[in-house]
Amino acid sequence: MKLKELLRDIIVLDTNADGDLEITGVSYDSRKTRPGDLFVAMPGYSMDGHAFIGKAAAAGAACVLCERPPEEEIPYVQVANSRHGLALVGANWFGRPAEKMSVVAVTGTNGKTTTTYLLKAILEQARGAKVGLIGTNQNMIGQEAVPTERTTPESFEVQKLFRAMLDQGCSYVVMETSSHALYEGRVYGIPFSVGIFTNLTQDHLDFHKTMENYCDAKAILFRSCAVGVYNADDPWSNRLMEGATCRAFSYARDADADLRAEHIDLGADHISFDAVTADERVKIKVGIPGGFMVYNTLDVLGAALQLGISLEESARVLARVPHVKGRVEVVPTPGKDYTILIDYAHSPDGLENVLSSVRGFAKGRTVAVFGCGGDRDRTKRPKMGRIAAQLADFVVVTSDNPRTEDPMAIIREILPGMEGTQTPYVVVENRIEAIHYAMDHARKDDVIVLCGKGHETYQVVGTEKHHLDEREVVADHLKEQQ
Ligand SMILES: CC(=O)N[C@H]1[C@@H](OP(=O)(O)OP(=O)(O)OC[C@H]2O[C@@H](n3ccc(=O)[nH]c3=O)[C@H](O)[C@@H]2O)O[C@H](CO)[C@@H](O)[C@@H]1O[C@H](C)C(=O)N[C@@H](C)C(=O)N[C@H](CCC(=O)O)C(=O)O
Ligand SMILES: Nc1ncnc2c1ncn2[C@@H]1O[C@H](COP(=O)(O)OP(=O)(O)OP(=O)(O)O)[C@@H](O)[C@H]1O
Ligand SMILES: N[C@H](CCC[C@H](N)C(=O)O)C(=O)O
Ligand SMILES: [Mg+2]
Repeated sequence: MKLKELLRDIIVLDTNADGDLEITGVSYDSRKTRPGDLFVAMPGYSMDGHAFIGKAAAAGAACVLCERPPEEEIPYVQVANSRHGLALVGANWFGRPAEKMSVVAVTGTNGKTTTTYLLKAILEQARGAKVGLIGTNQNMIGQEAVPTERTTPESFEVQKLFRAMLDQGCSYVVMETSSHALYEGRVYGIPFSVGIFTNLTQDHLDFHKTMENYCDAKAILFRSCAVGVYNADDPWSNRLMEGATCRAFSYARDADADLRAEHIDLGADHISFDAVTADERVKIKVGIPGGFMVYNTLDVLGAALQLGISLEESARVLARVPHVKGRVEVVPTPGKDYTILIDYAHSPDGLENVLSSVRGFAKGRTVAVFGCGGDRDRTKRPKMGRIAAQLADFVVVTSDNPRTEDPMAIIREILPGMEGTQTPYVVVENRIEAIHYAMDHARKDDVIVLCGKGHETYQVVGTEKHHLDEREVVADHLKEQQ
């Protein structure tokens, strides 16, 4: 592709490059640069891509997109923000696939993954459409799963996925847009048809530092979508929607809103409520438990309405929708008189929501098995300890993904939150042993919640990923107990 075509819609501050220069690839990591590439130099958190322009040139890069003119002799294009540049270059390289599909983005601290799966099911079944999905558990092109490392990939990878989705017949994409991705411009320039905001509670303060910054990162979405579907019960919504340029559509269970939930019923294996707009009232039932599921259903109904799908049509699909892997997932425990759930609650709010929901329906004790991830927001640790102790009847404190931290050091930061409560607890550092412990000490009607790892089938210790699938841990231990 000619350089000038690759640069379509990019504001160039300075350049010495010939627009007719033929570019045969794009890279943003000098270790992966190939001859003929446009190398995009991006300032990072630990390094600066500009320092690798020499390496990229030596690898054969034909041109550099950068924020400062390079010292090396190489054609360059200077822009104000190379991450934004990479996003637009990616769109141009892949033929602007997002413009030919309807792309829905979901942001918020909790509920993104759940929301995307529910909305995908509605678009497939009510519209008969093929739908792409990008998110934490996996990416999907229709029913085909494509493994992923992160919630929202780098912009170039997002555009590559869009291209594959379009080529394979997708007309819709539902994607999680993490605050990191919005802040770093991984979704810059995407013309979203709908933006969804689930909620904002503490997480990722290691990255954003303050809740205000975290909120402002999420607010970026509402300057790049046609309509914003937002949670009017969330106290951060005012700030979030302040600078919004999109049309706004609100949902709520408490506040006044365009779409409201009334007559809510929370069961052990379902939620149900009346979805109410100015024009109609429709009974909704979803076979996934948890008070927060009311919100995850409302935002999906709101987005579907904005895409022209009626409440009745959505209700029909939601009535049969399967659970989402690792989100309030029931693990089979045949022959046992207790229940085990796997859930991805890994933030204070997520933990509070899942434990209080379980408390609402558990006939016996609510038992929490949880830890906190290493190399992540440390301030959430004592908060999660406090929530576990307040809402569970018994707590097994263990490890999540310790990453490069000492697992016991993480646990020592959780425990102060549990002080002063009467709730009994044990510390079992090894997560597999912690699950065994909970199973060995289970009583009739207990509900044991394995929190934090959800769909993950690994544990990150140091920089290594070890296989750890909690479903297998439970099944193996049931066999050992026989
Ligand atoms: C904190 C963060 O978002 N970091 C992202 C950032 O990395 P960075 O700025 O530290 O990169 P760096 O190592 O300083 O390098 C700067 C540049 O030099 C380049 N380089 C570097 C070395 C070299 O030899 N040659 C070279 O060209 C790098 O390719 C990069 O372009 O830019 C990288 C390139 O795009 C990303 O891969 C990286 O995501 C890392 C892997 C990450 O862990 N991100 C997490 C925190 C994340 O994004 N999580 C969200 C949250 C999910 C949720 O909601 O819970 C997600 O969306 O997954
Ligand atoms: N609307 C909600 N409000 C609060 N908590 C929720 C909500 N939906 C789900 N949760 C809890 O948060 C956990 C994570 O849910 P989900 O994976 O859908 O969120 P996410 O936003 O995709 O998370 P991540 O940022 O890690 O990708 C669930 O396992 C559940 O415990
Ligand atoms: N996207 C989140 C997931 C956390 C999952 C939990 N298992 C952990 O490792 O802390 C993060 O990277 O912070
Ligand atoms: Mg997610």
